[in-house]
Amino acid sequence: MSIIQFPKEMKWGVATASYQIEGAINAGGRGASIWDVFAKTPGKVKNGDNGDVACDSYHRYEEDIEIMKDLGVDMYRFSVAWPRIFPNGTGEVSREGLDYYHRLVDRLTENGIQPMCTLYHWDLPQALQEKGGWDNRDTIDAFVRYAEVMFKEFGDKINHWITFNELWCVSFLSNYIGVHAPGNTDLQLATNVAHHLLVAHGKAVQSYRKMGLDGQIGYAPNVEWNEPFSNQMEDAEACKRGNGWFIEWFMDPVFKGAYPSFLVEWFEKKGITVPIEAGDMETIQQPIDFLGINYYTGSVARYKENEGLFDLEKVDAGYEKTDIGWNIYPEGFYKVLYYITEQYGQIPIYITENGSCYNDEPVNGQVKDEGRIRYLSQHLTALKRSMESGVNIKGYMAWSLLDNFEWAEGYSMRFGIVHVNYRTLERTKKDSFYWYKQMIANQFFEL
Ligand SMILES: CCOCCOc1ccc(-c2cn(C[C@@H]3NC[C@@H](O)[C@H]3O)nn2)cc1
Repeated sequence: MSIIQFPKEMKWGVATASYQIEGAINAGGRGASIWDVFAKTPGKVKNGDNGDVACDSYHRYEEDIEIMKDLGVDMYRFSVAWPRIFPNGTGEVSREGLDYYHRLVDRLTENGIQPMCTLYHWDLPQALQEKGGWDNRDTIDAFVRYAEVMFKEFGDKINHWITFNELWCVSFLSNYIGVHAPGNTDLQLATNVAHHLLVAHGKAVQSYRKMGLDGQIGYAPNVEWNEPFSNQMEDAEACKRGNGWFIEWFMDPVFKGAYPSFLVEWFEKKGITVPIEAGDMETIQQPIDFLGINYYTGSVARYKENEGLFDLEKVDAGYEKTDIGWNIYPEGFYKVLYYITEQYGQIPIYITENGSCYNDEPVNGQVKDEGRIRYLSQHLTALKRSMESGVNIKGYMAWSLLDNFEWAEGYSMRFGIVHVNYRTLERTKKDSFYWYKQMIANQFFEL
């Protein structure tokens, strides 16, 4: 039996996102988002699910906070729905929208839970999409205006800010692969979006600094890990390209002031260029206080000519999979964190998302989600190992507090440590909730 022990200053939390849990899509004058439109486009979301009700956390946030209080978390990572603050994306600010988040943040603080606020977790105001969305540079200034309103309104209550969640999903998954909103399939457009997100991130950080606020600000890229199938150079180079699409593409500009040349050249061979304008790279490179990292899975992979964007194919290495079909690969968690620290130094890192999909249902009021407990245990073991190797981990936010709207999978895939009955909206704490509660209380667990 071995003990996995964490430092007492480690922050523990849970994460959610506005469109995935709030529901109440018309309450308080909220405007439409691209996910309202996408989810109601036939064929885009499994079973035609949408976020109209979700977990109804807009109305049930006090119950959710009671659950977090019982869990014993230090932090709650949530996101703000931009269309609640600016129903039309720009123009008039909604006081009702701001007041909802004041109620949420005040209740968290009353319960000793620190808010970690994500400004953009994918729910772009539809009004902005109709003007080109993130492909239009005007959206950068609209985002900065939104961020400045939030900083001014909540700068004395919120001390941990995240500009963007999973820039790769917002740009390439949503505008090249096309499975997320708005569902484009154009690599140049996706590359434009990725660049504009980074510029918007840099400008928002500049605004935050100008306001003289004493909190911390960062962003939360998602990463995966491709492990070379062999020690052949071509396999290693192909995996570096695949990993770099998540890591270097979104981190080199922030930490090194330039896009990774090995990928710029790879894209240029495909006729893709980055729409850099004068001053953009200096803007993007604003120093940040922490890096958020979202990690779920990885795989063994190898070179295969003309396979995908990077001549890279995944290899089935026989890893156990979760119910969404993703490999369970805790070694990849360790490797990606070690790699990031090798590349960028010991920047403070919060794990802003890590979790697993298991669709266990309640039986006599209990949800025996042993798979999720195993996933948590394996990944926290890998996290501790990364800390022992010098990775500067400050906190861990489990994805997710609640089962919720899992984007194109709708409600068919459950990531919560708390089960949600989507008919009654009843919450049921799963066995993993009690495991995580014990681990938070002890700051260790037994393997
Ligand atoms: C045919 C190719 O199809 C490719 C599908 O490719 C992906 C990749 C990645 C994801 C993905 C989903 N999540 C979990 C979320 N993170 C943020 C939070 O909102 C969670 O709900 N992370 N990554 C989905 C789909």
